[in-house]
Amino acid sequence: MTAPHGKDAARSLARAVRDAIADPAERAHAAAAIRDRIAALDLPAGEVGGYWPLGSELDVRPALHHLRTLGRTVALPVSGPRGSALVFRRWRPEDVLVKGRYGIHEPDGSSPELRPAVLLVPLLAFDRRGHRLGYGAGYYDRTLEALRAVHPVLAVGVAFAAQELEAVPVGAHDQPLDWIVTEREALGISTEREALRTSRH
Ligand SMILES: Nc1nc2c(c(=O)[nH]1)N(C=O)[C@@H](CNc1ccc(C(=O)N[C@@H](CCC(=O)O)C(=O)O)cc1)CN2
Ligand SMILES: Nc1ncnc2c1ncn2[C@@H]1O[C@H](COP(=O)(O)OP(=O)(O)OP(=O)(O)O)[C@@H](O)[C@H]1O
Repeated sequence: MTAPHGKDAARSLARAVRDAIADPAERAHAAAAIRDRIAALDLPAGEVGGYWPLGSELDVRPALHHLRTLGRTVALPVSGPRGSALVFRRWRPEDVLVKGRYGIHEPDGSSPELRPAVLLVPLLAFDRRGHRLGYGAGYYDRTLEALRAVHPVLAVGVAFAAQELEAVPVGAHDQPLDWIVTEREALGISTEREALRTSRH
């Protein structure tokens, strides 16, 4: 993809690219690859915040199930009003989810609130410097900022390889990602944003 100017233009292009990945076998293959690549990362101890797939997003549910078999506690985001940070509540496979603010499945209020040390962040687009584009509501930037004010959080962006742009427009509030995981690679983002290291399996 060539990077269009402006975040909104980049968003609509990225959305179209993601929607175009329609083959269920290709999607299932990507979900399994993401599961394996996340399992191979040296994740810090603590709870893992995932997400429940929306529309054409990459499905991280196989990864979440696998993390549970590794003994991890998994949480899902609950969206509050625009302008707020996401709240994470514990998710277990047997839990019944409710539809939240944007029609996204979320744990109900009886599920305990957690503060994840690892966050899987759904990406609309990304570039190799680690910049990301979300839906534009700023939820993940606010959430990472709030969580990181308390303890370190490893942010792992998740996307199809096709969602890569040459350069994603940068915003003042953008919180850095530590890794970007696609079905093709796990891309480590250095804090200095200089040396990039790529692990391919
Ligand atoms: N699966 C998933 N869960 C997630 C996110 C995400 O990106 N993916 N979020 C990441 O932030 C939060 C929800 N954020 C959202 C922010 C804006 C809109 C939004 O503007 N929706 C449009 C309609 C979008 C469409 O369906 O085309 C709207 O409501 O008008 C939706 C979700 C928390 N949970
Ligand atoms: N920590 C923050 N404090 C105040 N405003 C913020 C913060 N983070 C983001 N914003 C604001 O939220 C809006 C959306 O931000 P941005 O365009 O970076 O969204 P995004 O990264 O695409 O979305 P998301 O983080 O939800 O995935 C912008 O107007 C931005 O200024």
